[in-house]
This record gives sequence, structure tokens and C-alpha cells, in this order.
Amino acid sequence: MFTLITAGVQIYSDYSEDISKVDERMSVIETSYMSSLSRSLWSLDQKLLNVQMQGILNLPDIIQLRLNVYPDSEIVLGELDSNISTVSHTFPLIHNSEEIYTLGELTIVASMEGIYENLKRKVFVILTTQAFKTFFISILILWIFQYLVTRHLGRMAEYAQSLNIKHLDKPLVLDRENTKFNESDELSQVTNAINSMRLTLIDDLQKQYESENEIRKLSLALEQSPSSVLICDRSWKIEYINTKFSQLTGFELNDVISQHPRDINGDVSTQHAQLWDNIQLQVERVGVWQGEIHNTRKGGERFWEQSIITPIKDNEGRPNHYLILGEDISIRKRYEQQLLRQANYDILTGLPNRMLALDRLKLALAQARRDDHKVGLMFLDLDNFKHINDTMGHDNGDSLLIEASRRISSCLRGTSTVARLGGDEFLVILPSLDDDAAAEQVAERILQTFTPPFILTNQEVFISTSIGIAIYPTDSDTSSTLLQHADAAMYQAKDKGKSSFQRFSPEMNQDSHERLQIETRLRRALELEELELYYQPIVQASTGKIIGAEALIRWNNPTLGIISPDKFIPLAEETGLIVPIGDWVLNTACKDIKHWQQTTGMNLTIAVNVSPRQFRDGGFIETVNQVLSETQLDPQFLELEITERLILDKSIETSGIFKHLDEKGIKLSIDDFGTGYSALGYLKSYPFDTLKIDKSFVQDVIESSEDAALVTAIITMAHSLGLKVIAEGVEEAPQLGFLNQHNCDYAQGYFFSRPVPAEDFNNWLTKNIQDNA
Ligand SMILES: Nc1nc2c(ncn2[C@@H]2O[C@@H]3COP(=O)(O)O[C@H]4[C@@H](O)[C@H](n5cnc6c(=O)[nH]c(N)nc65)O[C@@H]4COP(=O)(O)O[C@H]3[C@H]2O)c(=O)[nH]1
Repeated sequence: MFTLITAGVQIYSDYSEDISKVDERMSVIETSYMSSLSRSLWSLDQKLLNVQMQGILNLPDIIQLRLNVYPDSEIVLGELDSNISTVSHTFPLIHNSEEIYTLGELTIVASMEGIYENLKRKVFVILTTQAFKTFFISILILWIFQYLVTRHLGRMAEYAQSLNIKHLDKPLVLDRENTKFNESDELSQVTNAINSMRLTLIDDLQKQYESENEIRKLSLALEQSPSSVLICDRSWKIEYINTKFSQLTGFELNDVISQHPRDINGDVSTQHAQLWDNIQLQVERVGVWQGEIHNTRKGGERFWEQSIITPIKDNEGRPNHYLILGEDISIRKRYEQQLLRQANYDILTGLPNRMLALDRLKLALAQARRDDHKVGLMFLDLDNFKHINDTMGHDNGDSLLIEASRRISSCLRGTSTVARLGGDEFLVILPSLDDDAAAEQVAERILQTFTPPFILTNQEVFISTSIGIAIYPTDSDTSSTLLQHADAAMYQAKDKGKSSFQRFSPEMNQDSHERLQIETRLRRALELEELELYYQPIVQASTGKIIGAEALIRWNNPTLGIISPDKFIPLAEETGLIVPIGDWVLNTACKDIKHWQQTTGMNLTIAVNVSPRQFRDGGFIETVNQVLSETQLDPQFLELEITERLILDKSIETSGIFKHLDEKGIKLSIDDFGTGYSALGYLKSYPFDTLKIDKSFVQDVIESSEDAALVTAIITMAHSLGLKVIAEGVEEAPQLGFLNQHNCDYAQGYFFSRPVPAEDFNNWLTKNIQDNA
């Protein structure tokens, strides 16, 4: 367009120039020819006029001359074609002498055809050249544009089209050199913009990927959470439940969607509604609620759930959802209840245990204080229970305890409590007592219920109980002191011959205090070297000649004085202290007898008492072997005295131990024979060497024909089984005479010597040897 305008302007300018040339020519004619023509006309020189006019007509573009001579002649030269465009100029012909005469006028007609032809030609040339020029320039421009811009734009378009999230790794690179100029041009700017858009996209995608991953992870965590998850909207309508919730409750999302969590278990009680009101209130005010909810599964089964309920807040901190996490704690709850039961009840008898008993006692005391009543407290201990337990086994012991607790309970009113404190100890609480006598009546009833025998493995066993009674507020107003007092009274009842009850009296405190003191001090007796062995000689009944000695322990406590084994051995057995004490006894006795063997040259035997508890201790055989090897005592001179209790105790694997001891050559004697069940069968089954008749029989052997018959029978039976017999507790000559008469092998008792310290025994030994020399 620009080219056409410039070409038009150019053509117009040329055209104007051609027109002005015609005008110029007319002017030239006017100036050059008009005066000569006027003269020729004035002079009427036709010829010259013609020459002159012909001369004008020959001028370019002039095609006709019309000379109008005044007044009425006209000379016309040249043809005029009506089809062509012309331009004419008329000049007056004036003769200028003294006067001015207008002779005529000359009209010169010039053809415009030349101008137009020229114009056409120029237009054609200009347009053609301009067209070519424009075409080539356009081609050039196009090529340049294509090379510099379009192909890059194409590349950009292609890149943009192929740009998707899977192909973001390659940046857009244009196929051109990186010149300084290029770096800052628009293409570079667009390329950079696309590449930075690519990077932003990659970054955004990465972030999106990460946040998707995060969301996926969280959603999986929620879905697979071991806790049940429930999400409610802001009006507590359920929107989401996880798998665990379905597993736990049996409800699917469709069952509970849009429901309030309160309503899903179908509990319409006001208590349940109240609970949820409180939960909502607390969650909205405090931001969290946790606690236990007793829920119902779809099938109707109840279960305990530990729940945590919190709001899920939006960015402005407004709660727009609620999260309910739950965990089935039914097993824990059951376990807790079981533990609670175990913590409060005795498993064997189902009675309240010490803890619950003390609680109940405190409660009873508080009530009695309010109502100005009395409370009776009884401490019961079964007599000889330990013996039954050891001899008849723990199963029988357990049955006995169960039956005993049943019998005690049967003597009580509903408000009273009977509790098992442990072992064979029971506690009875009699709340709201009117007078002291009422407690004694109950004690009497209990004693009576123990009269019928207990049947243990088809065997009738008679067992009694000793009861100590303390009364609130007479004896004390605190639970702990009352207990101590009842305990002390119980010990008193036991001391007074068992199967009885005793009311507490202030003097008793002393006894129970003593027991505690003994226990504490016994624990340190070994290390303080307060224990000592006494020896009592065992002699040949017929000659009185010593054959050995029995080691009997004594405890010399600087504060308590000499304490007899009857007082502290049961305690040592209860506490397990008998094991280290027994080891010490065995070691000391073997060492001493070895010494006396060496000094006298006699084959003296040492008899050592062994408690069942020592047998139960896994290391007993090892201890015996070690002692023998350390003291170098020949095993045949060691005699272990065991009681019937041990043999009848099914909980100890005795036969293997006996076999080992027997194989080693160690002697075994059965102690206190006749006091237990005297099941003769075991005498045959075990490798006993000696039988010791209990002193209670020996002592009455002269006065009591029954005991005499019993002693005679025991000696005969023992001999028939190949056992030697030792009679214990021989105090008088007639007793020895009786024993000799019935061929008793050995004797032991005050008649010969009391148990004496090692040094005294040594003296006695020297004297005995001399006497029998
Ligand atoms: N009335 C009277 N008593 C006599 C006579 N001769 C001996 N005694 C006593 O009778 C008891 C005999 O011992 P045990 O039956 O084995 O009975 C022993 C024994 O079962 C146990 N014991 C003693 N020392 C030990 C020991 O080292 N270990 C174990 N486990 N128990 C021991 O303590 C019980 C009592 O021992 P001790 O008080 O020393 O009492 C001893 C002894 O002093 C007598 O003529 N008349």
C-alpha cells in the first residue's frame, strides 16, 4: 500500500509536470510567436504567417491552430480528433504601434494524448517495477522473518503443544546462536518465560505430587489406623469411618452416615445422652475429651472403648469437623477387673484378701465411730495346717483352706467379712457389735464348725483353729493396732493349747512383739555368729557306750538370750532362712565329729536334723557332697534325721534324693516316729537305716501301757524291716530298762546327757570312753 501511494504520488507528480510543460510550451509560444505572428498578420504576410503557424504546429503536442482574424476570417491548421483529450490556449494578437490594435486571436490546441500515453507508460512501469520490488522485498522480508522469527515461533508452538506433565524434562531451546543481541530479544524473553513456566510447572507438580503423597499417606494412615476413626462434620454428623471402626463395631459407612455418634449404639438412656452433652461441651470449650465409653456393636454386644475426641479446625481456627479416635479396651478392662479382683480377693478361696479386708475394717470402724457401735476383729490361724500341707501335699492343703473358709463364712451374718490374709490365716470383721460377748459367741461357733473332720483324699483329718479377738474401741481405735492385738491374742490362743479363742489383753502385746523381734534378729544371726551347735550323745542302750551324737542348734542372742530351736526353726522354715542355717549346721557338725573321731579314734556318728524346706532347695545334695569332701568325713558316719512330714510331702521329689544319699553311704533316720501319720509303708520303700522313737512315747513308757505297747511294736517292726532303733527322751533308768528289755538298739536323753556345747561334749566323751574302757 505504501508502495502504491508513493508510486501514485510519483505518477501524479510526473503528470503535473507534463501538464505544466504544455502550459510552459504555450507560454513559450506566446512569448516567442505572438509578436511575430501579430507582425505577420499586420503586414498581411500570409506566407510568413503560415510558416510561423506551421512552426507552432510542429511543436510537440500541438495538434491544431485556429487563427481568428478580425473581424471574420479564420485560418485553421491541424486536425482535431474529437476522441482525444485536448487543452487549448487562446492568445490575442496585438499590434503595438502608436496605437494598439487587436488583430485577432490565436487558439492553440494541444493534445493531451502524449501526456496520457506518457502517464500510462509511467504507471505501467512504476506499477510493474513496484510490484516486482514489493514481491521480492516481501519474499526477502518473509524469508528473513521466517528465519529469524517464524521458525522459532513454530518451534515454540510445537514445544508448547508437546508440553505436558510427562515431558517437562527438556527445556525449550531455539535453533540459533546465543549472541548478545539474541539474549535480550523478544524470542529469548518468550523462551525464558516458557522455560521458567516449565520450571514453575515442575516445581508445582513436585509440590502437588508431594502433597498428594502426603494426603495419600495420611489417608492410608487413617484408613489403616489401628484405632477406629470417625470424622463428623461441624454439626456432629458422621462423614467418615475407617476400616477399623467397621471391624470394631460391625457398622459400615451407610449404617452410620449423617448420624450423631451418640445415636449409633442405640442407647437412648438419659445417662448416655448426658455423657454426649458433656463430651460436646468439653470438646467445644476445652478442645479435647478423652475417656471410656461403654459402646454397643452392631450385633448388640457391649464393649468398652477408650476414646479421644478433638475438633479439626480450619485456617481461622474454627472447628469445622470433629475427630473421634477409639480403641477397644474390653480385654484391658476385663484384665483390669480381673486384676482388681485379684488385688482384692484371694484366688483360692474367693474371700476378700488382706487389702480389701483392711479397707472393710477401716469402713467398719468409721461407721462404728458414727453410730457409737463396737467392731469385733478376729484373727484366725489353722492349727497344724503346715503339717497337713507338708505331709498331704499342697492340693490337699488347698482343699482344706477352701473348706475352712466355707466353714468360717457359714458362722457369720451378711454384714460381717471373712478374709484370707495369706497362708492359713483368716480375718473376721464383725461390724456393729452390741457387746464383746457377741464376738466370743461367733468365735465359739467357728470352733464348733471345725469339730467335724475334713475329708482329704478319702482320709479324715481333724483340724482346729486358734482365734484371737480384739474389740473396737475397747482394745484400740485404730485398724492397725486392732490387727496387731487380734494377732497377739491368736498367738496366745495357740500357746494355750490350740482350738480355742482368746480375747486380747494388754500383756499379749509383749508376745507378738517378741515374735517380730526374733524374726528380725534371726536374719542377722548367722553373720553375727550367734548360732551354736549343742551335741547330745547317742549311746548303745545295753552298755551306755557312746556311738555318736545328735547336733542340736542353739541361738545365743545377746538381747534375747538363748533361744531354743522349737521357737526359731519354724520361723526359719517360713522365711527360708533354714537353708543357709542348715548348711552351716551340716558343715559345723561334720567338722566337729571328724575332729572327735580323730581325737578318740572311734567311729562316731553325727546325726543332723534336716528340714523339708532344705530338701526342697535344689542344691541340697550338692551341699552335702561339698561338706563331706571339705571335712573329709566318711559318709557312713553322717546320719540325716528327717521327719515323716518330709516323706509325706508330695511336693518334694524325695526318692531320688534319698537314693543318691543312700548310694553315697550316708545314713538316713526317721525322726519323731509315731507323731505323724506313721504310714508304715514308706519305711519299706525308702532306704532308712534308723528309726527314732519320739520322746513323748518314751517318757510315758513306764506309766502308760498304751505307750509301752506302741514302743514295743515300733521296735519289733523296725527290726523286722532291718532298721536300728534309737529311743529319744530317755530321762530315767526304768525307761532305759524297758527299752533294753525290748532290745532297743540305742538311746538318747537327759539320762545320759543334755545337749551340751562342743567343749562340754568333748569332756563328756572323754569321760564316757574312760568309763567304758
Ligand atoms: N524333754 C526332753 N527332751 C529331750 C531329752 N533328750 C533330748 N531332748 C530334746 O529333744 C529334742 C530332740 O531333737 P528333735 O526331736 O530332733 O527335735 C529338734 C529338731 O526337730 C529341731 N532342731 C534342733 N536342731 C536343729 C537343726 O539344726 N536343724 C533342724 N532342722 N532342726 C533342728 O528342734 C527340735 C528341738 O530341739 P531341742 O530343743 O534341742 O530338743 C531336742 C532335745 O534337747 C530328754 O530326755 N527329755
